[in-house]
Amino acid sequence: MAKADRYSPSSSPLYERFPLKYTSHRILDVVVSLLLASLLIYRLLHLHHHGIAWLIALSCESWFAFFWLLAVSTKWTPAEFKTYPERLSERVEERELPAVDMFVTTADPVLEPPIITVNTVLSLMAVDYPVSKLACYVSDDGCSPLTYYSLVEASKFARLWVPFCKKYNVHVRAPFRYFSVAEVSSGNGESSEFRQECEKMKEEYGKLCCKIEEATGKQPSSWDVTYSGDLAAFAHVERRNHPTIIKVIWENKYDTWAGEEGLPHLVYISREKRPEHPHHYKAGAMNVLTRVSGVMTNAPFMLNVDCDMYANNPLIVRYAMCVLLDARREEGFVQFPQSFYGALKDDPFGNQLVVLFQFVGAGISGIQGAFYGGTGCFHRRKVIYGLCPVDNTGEFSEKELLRIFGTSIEFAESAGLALKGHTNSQTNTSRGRLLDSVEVANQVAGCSYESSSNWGKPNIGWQYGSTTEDVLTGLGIHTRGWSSVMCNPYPVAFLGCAPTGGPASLTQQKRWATGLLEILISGRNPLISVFTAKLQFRQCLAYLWIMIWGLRSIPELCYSLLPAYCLITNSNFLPKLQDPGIYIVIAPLAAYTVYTLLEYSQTGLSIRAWWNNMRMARIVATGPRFLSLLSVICKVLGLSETVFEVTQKDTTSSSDDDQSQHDVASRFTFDGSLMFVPGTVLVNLAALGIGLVTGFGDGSGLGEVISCVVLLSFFWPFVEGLFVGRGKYGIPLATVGKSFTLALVFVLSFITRRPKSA
Ligand SMILES: O=c1ccn([C@@H]2O[C@H](COP(=O)(O)OP(=O)(O)O[C@H]3O[C@H](CO)[C@@H](O)[C@H](O)[C@H]3O)[C@@H](O)[C@H]2O)c(=O)[nH]1
Ligand SMILES: [Mn+2]
Repeated sequence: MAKADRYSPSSSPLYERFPLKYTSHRILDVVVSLLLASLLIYRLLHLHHHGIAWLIALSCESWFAFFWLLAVSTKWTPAEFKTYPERLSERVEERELPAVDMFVTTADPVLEPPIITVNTVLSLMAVDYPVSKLACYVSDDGCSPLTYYSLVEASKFARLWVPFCKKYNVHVRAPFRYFSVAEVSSGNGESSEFRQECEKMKEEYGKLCCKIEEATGKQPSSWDVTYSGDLAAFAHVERRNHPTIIKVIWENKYDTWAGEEGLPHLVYISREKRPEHPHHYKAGAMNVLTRVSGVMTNAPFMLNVDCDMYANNPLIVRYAMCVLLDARREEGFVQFPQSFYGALKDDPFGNQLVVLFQFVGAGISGIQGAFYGGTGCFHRRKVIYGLCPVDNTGEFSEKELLRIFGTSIEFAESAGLALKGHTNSQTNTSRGRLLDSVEVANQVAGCSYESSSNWGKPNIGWQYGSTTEDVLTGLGIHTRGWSSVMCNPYPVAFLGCAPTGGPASLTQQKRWATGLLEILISGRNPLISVFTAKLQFRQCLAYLWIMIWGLRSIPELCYSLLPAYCLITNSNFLPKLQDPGIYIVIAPLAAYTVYTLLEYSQTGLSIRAWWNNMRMARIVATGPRFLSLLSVICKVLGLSETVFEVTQKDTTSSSDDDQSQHDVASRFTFDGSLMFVPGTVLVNLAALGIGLVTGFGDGSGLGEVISCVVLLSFFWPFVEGLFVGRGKYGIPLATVGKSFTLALVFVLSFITRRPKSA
C-alpha cells in the first residue's frame, strides 16, 4: 500500500470533530444578555436622578456586559474532538510512525525539586511508542549540577523502569504517582511474577529518591568536592553567567529498527547565559531546545511539557499522531488540557481550571481551535519554523535559511529539511550521531546565536515579548491561518501540580495577566491580526476575552469600592429595596449565578468548588490582575521590565489523603507582596462602611450594606488574615499599614461629600 493511501481522505478518519449541544447554556446566554441590556437601559434612564455612584456603576456594568458578550461569543458553538488510535495502528506500521522530540523545561532546583523533573522525564521515556522514534531533551535554566546528577541517576533507573512498564502495560508511568497509589496494579492482572518485579521497582525507585535527596541535602561547598569527572562542567558556574553545558546522558545506539528495545535518547541542556544578554525565560529555553534537537534528531513533531507535567496516559503520542497524520487537513498543533494531580478538594485556590478547559476549551474548539497552553502540546516543527498552511512547498535558499535561523550551516540544513517535510522518521539514523553533533549543539545554544536571526520574532520559534509566551506563540500560529485541536483522551493525558497557598497562586495569575496584557499592547494584538492576517473573527474575540483580564481589574476594583463609597458619602448606587428597580439589578446577577452553578454541576464539581472559584475570581481580579496592569504600565514607561516568576512546585501535598493535612494546605496564606494590598483595603472599607450605617434617609439603603457584607464574604480569607491569622496565615504588618493608609486617604477624600445629617 502506498503511503498516501494510509492517511487518505477516503478511508475512515483518524480523528473527528463533533459539535456539542449545550442548549441550556445557550438559553442562559441569551437570558443573561437581555437582562444585562435591560439593566444598562434602566441605569441610563435614571441617570439624572442619581449621583456619581450611579454613573460609575453604569460604566462598570457596561464593561461587564462587554466581557460577557466576548465570553458568549467564545462559547457559542462548542465542539469536541475524538481520536481513534486503534485505526492508527491498523493503518500505519510501527516502524513507519514519525519521530517525536520531547522537551522538558526546568528552571530552578529549589522551586522545582529535581525529583519532579525526574518523574516527568521517566514518564515520557516510558510512553507507548517505538523508542527509536523518541528523544527527550531537558532544558535546565537553573544550570544545576543537582538536576543533571538526578537525570543521570534517573536514566539508570529507566533501564529497569521502562521495560517493566511496557511488559506489564503499567498505566501510570511516573513512578512517584505509581507507587503512591495504594493498590498498585498493572493492566494484566496480578501474577506473582508481577508482584515480585513491582516490589523490586519500588525498592529501586526508593534508592533513586535517596540518592537525589542525599545530594540535595549536601551543602554547595561539599558539592565542590564532587565537581570532578562528569560534574566538572558545573564547577564555578553562576546561574546567570555560564557557558553552555550539553550532555548526552543516554544515546540509543541501535543502528536499525529497534522496536521496543532500549530507551529513547536523553539529552541535558543548560544554555549559555550572560548578564548582558536577555535570555527570554521559557521562550528562550524552548528555542534552544528546538535548535539543539534540530541538529541532533530533527524530528518532524515536538512535544513540550513543563517539568511538573508527567505523562499520565502512555498512549499520548499515538493520540496526537491521529490528528497530526490525518491527511484531510493539516492542523497546526495538538493541545492536551492541563489537569492536576493531588489536587486539593473543592479547588480552594480556584486554579484547577476544570470549568475553563471544559467550556472555553469546547468553545474555541468550535472556532479555530485550542489556545496553546505552554505544556502538553505537540507542534509541527515546520509550523514553529514559520511555515503558513498555503506555502506548503517550504523551499528556501540556504542564504535565506541562514538569515532567518542564524549562522549555523548545520542548523540551516536541518531547518531546510524540516520545512520541506523531509525529516528523519527515525531519530537514530546513524550510530553516535548525537555525540558527533554536540559541538554544533553548543554553538546553537549560545546566547549570542540569536542576535542576527529571527528567533523569537514574529513567526519564528517561541515568541518573545510576553511572559505568556505560550499564548503569544499560539496566537502567531493561528494568525498564519493554522487551526489547532484540543485532544481530550481518557485517562487524562498529562498531570501537573497546581500552586497552593495565596502567594504562589496569585503570582501565577499576575504573570498570566501581565503576559496577556503585553500581547494586547503589542503589534501582535489580535484585533490587528484579524484584519491583516488569517485570524478568524470569533477566534480574535476569544483571544481578546482572555487578554483583557488585566484591564478588567479596573471596573472590578471600582465596583467593589462602590458600596463602601456610598456608605461613606451616604449616597447610593443601587435602587432602594422597595423600588421595583432593584429587581432589574438583581435579575442578571441571579441568572449569572444560575449559569455558573450549572457549569460547575455539569463538570461534576461541588457547590463549594463553585464558591471557591467565585471568591478567588474576585480576589484575583482586584489583586494580582490589578498589579499586572501596573507592571505593564511601568514597562511601557520604561521604569521596569516584566519577569517570569517561576511557580513553586509542591512535593508534599501530592499524595496526602489526610484530612488535617488537606485543611492546612487549602488555607489561604499571605506574604509581603503588594498583591494583597487591594484586598485588604477593600475589606477595611467594607467593614468601615457597615460601621457607618446611620439610618437610611435619602442616602444609602440596605442594598449598599448587603453589598458590603457580600464583599466581605468574597474576601473572607483577608478578614481572617487581618484578625485571626498568625504567621503566614496573617497579613503582614507592612501590608496592613499600606492598606490602612490607602483606606484612610480614600475616606478622607470622600467624607466631605457626606451630607450633614439634620
Ligand atoms: O526562565 C524560565 C522560566 C520558566 N521556565 C519553565 O517554564 C515552565 C512553566 O513555569 P511555571 O512556573 O510552572 O509556570 P506555570 O504558571 O505553571 O506555567 C503555565 O504558564 C506559563 C506561561 O505563563 C507557560 O509557559 C506554562 O507552560 C504553563 O503551564 C516550567 O517548566 C519552568 O521550568 C524556564 O524554562 N525558564
Ligand atoms: Mn507549572
